[in-house]
Amino acid sequence: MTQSTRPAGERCHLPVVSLDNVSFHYEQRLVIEQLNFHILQRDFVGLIGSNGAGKTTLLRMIVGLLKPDEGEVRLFGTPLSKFRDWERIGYVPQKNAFNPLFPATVREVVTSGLYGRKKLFRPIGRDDKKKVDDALHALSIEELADRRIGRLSGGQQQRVFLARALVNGPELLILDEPTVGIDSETQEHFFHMIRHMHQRHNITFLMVSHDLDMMHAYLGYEPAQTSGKLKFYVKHTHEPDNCAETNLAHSLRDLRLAGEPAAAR
Ligand SMILES: Nc1ncnc2c1ncn2[C@@H]1O[C@H](COP(=O)(O)OP(=O)(O)OP(=O)(O)O)[C@@H](O)[C@H]1O
Repeated sequence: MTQSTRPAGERCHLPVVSLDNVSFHYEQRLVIEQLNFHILQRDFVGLIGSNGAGKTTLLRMIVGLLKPDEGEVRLFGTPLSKFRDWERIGYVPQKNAFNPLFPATVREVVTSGLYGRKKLFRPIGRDDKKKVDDALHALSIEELADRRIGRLSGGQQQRVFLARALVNGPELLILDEPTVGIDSETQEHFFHMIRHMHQRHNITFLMVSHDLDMMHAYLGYEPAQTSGKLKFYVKHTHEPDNCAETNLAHSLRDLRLAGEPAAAR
Protein backbone atom coordinates (compact mmCIF):
# COMPACT_ATOMS: atom_id res chain seq x y z
CA MET A 1 0.00 0.00 0.00
CA THR A 2 1.05 3.62 -0.40
CA GLN A 3 1.76 5.71 2.60
CA SER A 4 -0.58 8.47 3.68
CA THR A 5 0.07 11.97 2.41
CA ARG A 6 -2.20 13.40 5.11
CA PRO A 7 -1.07 16.83 6.28
CA ALA A 8 -0.71 18.03 9.83
CA GLY A 9 -4.09 18.85 11.31
CA GLU A 10 -3.99 16.01 13.78
CA ARG A 11 -2.66 18.82 15.95
CA CYS A 12 -6.16 20.19 16.55
CA HIS A 13 -8.56 17.70 14.96
CA LEU A 14 -8.86 14.48 16.87
CA PRO A 15 -8.97 11.14 15.07
CA VAL A 16 -12.53 9.88 14.63
CA VAL A 17 -11.65 6.59 12.92
CA SER A 18 -8.19 5.05 13.23
CA LEU A 19 -7.25 1.99 11.22
CA ASP A 20 -3.84 0.61 12.10
CA ASN A 21 -2.39 -2.27 10.08
CA VAL A 22 -5.87 -3.65 9.48
CA SER A 23 -6.23 -6.82 7.39
CA PHE A 24 -9.33 -8.85 6.64
CA HIS A 25 -10.08 -11.95 4.60
CA TYR A 26 -13.13 -14.06 3.83
CA GLU A 27 -11.95 -17.68 3.86
CA GLN A 28 -9.08 -17.66 1.33
CA ARG A 29 -9.78 -14.23 -0.14
CA LEU A 30 -7.70 -11.38 1.28
CA VAL A 31 -9.84 -8.25 0.91
CA ILE A 32 -8.03 -5.65 3.00
CA GLU A 33 -4.30 -5.78 3.54
CA GLN A 34 -2.35 -3.85 6.14
CA LEU A 35 -4.47 -0.74 5.91
CA ASN A 36 -3.39 2.36 7.82
CA PHE A 37 -5.79 5.26 7.59
CA HIS A 38 -6.98 7.96 9.95
CA ILE A 39 -10.10 10.06 9.59
CA LEU A 40 -9.97 13.34 11.49
CA GLN A 41 -12.80 15.48 12.84
CA ARG A 42 -14.61 17.32 10.05
CA ASP A 43 -12.96 15.39 7.27
CA PHE A 44 -15.11 14.31 4.36
CA VAL A 45 -13.69 11.01 3.18
CA GLY A 46 -14.90 9.59 -0.11
CA LEU A 47 -14.11 5.93 -0.59
CA ILE A 48 -13.94 4.76 -4.19
CA GLY A 49 -13.11 1.31 -5.54
CA SER A 50 -14.28 -1.12 -8.17
CA ASN A 51 -16.90 -3.77 -7.40
CA GLY A 52 -15.53 -6.18 -4.84
CA ALA A 53 -12.69 -3.87 -3.78
CA GLY A 54 -13.72 -4.21 -0.13
CA LYS A 55 -15.54 -0.93 0.53
CA THR A 56 -18.56 -2.39 2.30
CA THR A 57 -16.31 -4.80 4.17
CA LEU A 58 -14.32 -1.85 5.48
CA LEU A 59 -17.44 0.06 6.56
CA ARG A 60 -18.78 -3.04 8.30
CA MET A 61 -15.50 -3.35 10.17
CA ILE A 62 -15.64 0.27 11.23
CA VAL A 63 -19.15 -0.10 12.65
CA GLY A 64 -18.16 -3.28 14.46
CA LEU A 65 -20.11 -5.77 12.34
CA LEU A 66 -16.91 -7.52 11.22
CA LYS A 67 -13.73 -8.02 13.20
CA PRO A 68 -10.34 -7.50 11.54
CA ASP A 69 -8.05 -10.51 11.37
CA GLU A 70 -5.12 -8.30 12.18
CA GLY A 71 -4.57 -4.75 13.32
CA GLU A 72 -6.73 -2.39 15.28
CA VAL A 73 -9.78 -0.22 14.65
CA ARG A 74 -10.42 2.68 17.03
CA LEU A 75 -13.40 5.00 17.11
CA PHE A 76 -12.87 8.39 18.75
CA GLY A 77 -9.64 7.00 20.15
CA THR A 78 -11.30 3.97 21.82
CA PRO A 79 -10.53 0.42 20.63
CA LEU A 80 -13.60 -1.03 18.94
CA SER A 81 -13.89 -3.81 21.52
CA LYS A 82 -14.41 -1.19 24.25
CA PHE A 83 -16.41 1.32 22.24
CA ARG A 84 -19.98 1.84 23.48
CA ASP A 85 -21.01 5.32 22.29
CA TRP A 86 -22.81 4.16 19.17
CA GLU A 87 -25.11 7.18 19.20
CA ARG A 88 -22.06 9.20 18.09
CA ILE A 89 -22.21 7.36 14.77
CA GLY A 90 -24.90 7.46 12.10
CA TYR A 91 -24.89 4.74 9.45
CA VAL A 92 -26.84 4.77 6.19
CA PRO A 93 -26.47 1.28 4.73
CA GLN A 94 -26.76 0.38 1.06
CA LYS A 95 -30.27 0.89 -0.19
CA ASN A 96 -30.64 -2.69 -1.29
CA ALA A 97 -30.14 -3.78 2.34
CA PHE A 98 -33.70 -2.55 2.94
CA ASN A 99 -36.76 -4.75 2.48
CA PRO A 100 -39.37 -2.67 0.62
CA LEU A 101 -42.20 -4.66 2.20
CA PHE A 102 -41.14 -3.54 5.68
CA PRO A 103 -44.41 -2.17 7.10
CA ALA A 104 -43.05 0.68 9.29
CA THR A 105 -44.01 4.32 8.88
CA VAL A 106 -41.47 7.05 8.24
CA ARG A 107 -41.78 8.26 11.85
CA GLU A 108 -41.17 4.73 13.16
CA VAL A 109 -38.09 4.27 10.98
CA VAL A 110 -36.61 7.60 12.11
CA THR A 111 -37.47 6.84 15.75
CA SER A 112 -35.67 3.50 15.52
CA GLY A 113 -32.46 5.48 14.97
CA LEU A 114 -32.68 6.69 18.57
CA TYR A 115 -32.10 3.24 19.97
CA GLY A 116 -28.45 2.44 20.33
CA ARG A 117 -27.44 -1.18 20.41
CA LYS A 118 -28.29 -1.38 24.11
CA LYS A 119 -31.30 0.82 24.47
CA LEU A 120 -33.76 -1.21 22.45
CA PHE A 121 -37.38 -0.77 23.53
CA ARG A 122 -36.81 2.05 25.94
CA PRO A 123 -39.89 4.29 26.21
CA ILE A 124 -40.03 7.40 24.05
CA GLY A 125 -39.87 10.59 26.09
CA ARG A 126 -40.65 14.15 25.12
CA ASP A 127 -37.00 14.87 24.30
CA ASP A 128 -36.88 11.87 22.00
CA LYS A 129 -40.02 12.96 20.21
CA LYS A 130 -38.47 16.39 19.67
CA LYS A 131 -35.33 14.81 18.23
CA VAL A 132 -37.45 12.86 15.76
CA ASP A 133 -39.45 15.97 14.85
CA ASP A 134 -36.21 17.89 14.31
CA ALA A 135 -34.78 15.18 12.06
CA LEU A 136 -38.00 15.06 10.01
CA HIS A 137 -37.92 18.84 9.75
CA ALA A 138 -34.23 18.93 8.79
CA LEU A 139 -34.84 16.62 5.85
CA SER A 140 -38.14 18.31 4.90
CA ILE A 141 -40.11 15.10 5.31
CA GLU A 142 -42.60 16.05 8.04
CA GLU A 143 -45.44 15.54 5.59
CA LEU A 144 -44.32 11.97 4.99
CA ALA A 145 -44.22 11.07 8.70
CA ASP A 146 -47.25 8.75 8.67
CA ARG A 147 -46.62 7.16 5.28
CA ARG A 148 -45.33 3.61 4.91
CA ILE A 149 -41.67 3.73 3.97
CA GLY A 150 -42.05 0.99 1.36
CA ARG A 151 -44.46 3.17 -0.59
CA LEU A 152 -42.09 6.12 -1.01
CA SER A 153 -39.84 6.94 -3.94
CA GLY A 154 -36.14 6.05 -3.77
CA GLY A 155 -35.17 9.68 -3.13
CA GLN A 156 -37.71 10.04 -0.34
CA GLN A 157 -36.54 6.78 1.24
CA GLN A 158 -32.97 8.02 1.23
CA ARG A 159 -34.02 11.15 3.08
CA VAL A 160 -35.78 8.98 5.66
CA PHE A 161 -32.65 6.88 6.21
CA LEU A 162 -30.55 10.01 6.43
CA ALA A 163 -32.98 11.43 9.03
CA ARG A 164 -32.72 8.14 10.92
CA ALA A 165 -28.92 8.33 10.89
CA LEU A 166 -28.98 11.98 12.03
CA VAL A 167 -31.55 11.66 14.80
CA ASN A 168 -28.99 11.32 17.60
CA GLY A 169 -26.90 14.22 16.30
CA PRO A 170 -23.97 11.98 15.30
CA GLU A 171 -20.40 13.20 15.04
CA LEU A 172 -19.58 10.66 12.34
CA LEU A 173 -21.90 9.85 9.45
CA ILE A 174 -21.16 6.77 7.36
CA LEU A 175 -22.94 6.40 4.04
CA ASP A 176 -22.70 3.32 1.83
CA GLU A 177 -23.61 4.22 -1.76
CA PRO A 178 -26.48 6.45 -0.66
CA THR A 179 -27.74 7.35 -4.12
CA VAL A 180 -27.87 4.00 -5.89
CA GLY A 181 -31.09 3.64 -7.83
CA ILE A 182 -32.02 7.33 -7.57
CA ASP A 183 -32.52 9.59 -10.60
CA SER A 184 -29.74 12.04 -11.34
CA GLU A 185 -31.64 15.17 -10.30
CA THR A 186 -32.49 13.71 -6.90
CA GLN A 187 -28.89 12.49 -6.57
CA GLU A 188 -27.61 15.99 -7.17
CA HIS A 189 -29.99 17.29 -4.52
CA PHE A 190 -28.84 14.63 -2.07
CA PHE A 191 -25.17 15.51 -2.57
CA HIS A 192 -26.01 19.16 -2.13
CA MET A 193 -27.53 18.33 1.27
CA ILE A 194 -24.50 16.29 2.28
CA ARG A 195 -22.06 19.03 1.26
CA HIS A 196 -24.11 21.59 3.15
CA MET A 197 -24.02 19.43 6.27
CA HIS A 198 -20.29 19.01 5.96
CA GLN A 199 -19.71 22.74 5.61
CA ARG A 200 -22.09 23.93 8.28
CA HIS A 201 -22.27 21.18 10.88
CA ASN A 202 -19.75 19.55 13.08
CA ILE A 203 -20.02 16.19 11.33
CA THR A 204 -17.31 13.97 9.89
CA PHE A 205 -18.24 11.99 6.79
CA LEU A 206 -17.21 8.66 5.35
CA MET A 207 -19.03 7.93 2.12
CA VAL A 208 -18.76 5.16 -0.42
CA SER A 209 -19.96 6.15 -3.85
CA HIS A 210 -19.61 5.11 -7.46
CA ASP A 211 -20.56 8.62 -8.52
CA LEU A 212 -17.11 9.72 -9.60
CA ASP A 213 -18.27 13.08 -10.95
CA MET A 214 -19.66 14.12 -7.60
CA MET A 215 -16.74 12.71 -5.66
CA HIS A 216 -14.17 14.45 -7.85
CA ALA A 217 -16.12 17.71 -7.90
CA TYR A 218 -16.11 17.93 -4.12
CA LEU A 219 -13.00 16.01 -3.14
CA GLY A 220 -10.62 16.60 -6.04
CA TYR A 221 -8.91 14.18 -8.40
CA GLU A 222 -5.99 13.03 -6.28
CA PRO A 223 -6.65 10.41 -3.63
CA ALA A 224 -5.08 11.21 -0.27
CA GLN A 225 -4.27 7.52 -0.02
CA THR A 226 -4.67 4.22 -1.84
CA SER A 227 -4.69 0.69 -0.47
CA GLY A 228 -5.10 -2.20 -2.89
CA LYS A 229 -8.11 -1.22 -5.01
CA LEU A 230 -9.41 1.23 -2.42
CA LYS A 231 -8.91 4.95 -2.94
CA PHE A 232 -9.52 7.49 -0.21
CA TYR A 233 -10.32 11.07 -1.24
CA VAL A 234 -10.34 13.61 1.58
CA LYS A 235 -11.57 17.14 2.02
CA HIS A 236 -11.45 19.09 5.23
CA THR A 237 -14.01 21.85 5.82
CA HIS A 238 -11.27 24.42 6.14
CA GLU A 239 -7.48 24.54 6.18
CA PRO A 240 -6.50 21.59 8.36
CA ASP A 241 -4.06 23.74 10.28
CA ASN A 242 -6.75 26.24 11.17
CA CYS A 243 -8.10 25.04 14.48
CA ALA A 244 -10.89 27.59 14.75
CA GLU A 245 -14.42 26.39 14.11
CA THR A 246 -15.87 28.51 11.37
CA ASN A 247 -19.44 29.20 10.48
CA LEU A 248 -20.90 26.18 12.24
CA ALA A 249 -24.54 25.58 13.00
CA HIS A 250 -24.88 23.38 16.03
CA SER A 251 -28.28 21.83 16.20
CA LEU A 252 -30.25 19.56 13.96
CA ARG A 253 -33.03 22.10 14.18
CA ASP A 254 -30.80 24.53 12.24
CA LEU A 255 -30.32 22.05 9.47
CA ARG A 256 -33.46 22.69 7.46
CA LEU A 257 -32.22 21.96 4.02
CA ALA A 258 -32.88 24.28 1.21
CA GLY A 259 -34.72 23.12 -1.85
CA GLU A 260 -37.88 21.45 -2.85
CA PRO A 261 -39.51 19.47 -0.02
CA ALA A 262 -39.13 15.72 -0.41
CA ALA A 263 -42.88 15.30 -0.27
CA ALA A 264 -43.06 16.81 -3.72
CA ARG A 265 -40.66 14.30 -5.25
N1 LIG B 1 -19.84 -12.79 3.38
C1 LIG B 1 -18.88 -12.97 2.43
N2 LIG B 1 -18.28 -14.16 2.28
C2 LIG B 1 -17.31 -14.35 1.35
N3 LIG B 1 -16.87 -13.39 0.51
C3 LIG B 1 -17.44 -12.16 0.63
C4 LIG B 1 -18.48 -11.89 1.59
N4 LIG B 1 -18.85 -10.60 1.47
C5 LIG B 1 -18.10 -10.08 0.47
N5 LIG B 1 -17.25 -11.01 -0.03
C6 LIG B 1 -16.26 -10.81 -1.09
O1 LIG B 1 -15.29 -9.88 -0.61
C7 LIG B 1 -14.95 -8.95 -1.63
C8 LIG B 1 -15.24 -7.52 -1.13
O2 LIG B 1 -16.64 -7.35 -0.99
P1 LIG B 1 -17.29 -5.94 -0.62
O3 LIG B 1 -18.76 -6.14 -0.55
O4 LIG B 1 -16.60 -5.39 0.57
O5 LIG B 1 -16.88 -5.08 -1.90
P2 LIG B 1 -17.36 -3.64 -2.35
O6 LIG B 1 -16.13 -2.87 -2.67
O7 LIG B 1 -18.27 -3.05 -1.32
O8 LIG B 1 -18.13 -3.98 -3.69
P3 LIG B 1 -19.41 -3.31 -4.41
O9 LIG B 1 -18.91 -2.03 -5.05
O10 LIG B 1 -19.79 -4.32 -5.43
O11 LIG B 1 -20.48 -3.06 -3.37
C9 LIG B 1 -15.75 -9.35 -2.85
O12 LIG B 1 -14.92 -10.13 -3.68
C10 LIG B 1 -16.89 -10.17 -2.30
O13 LIG B 1 -17.27 -11.16 -3.23
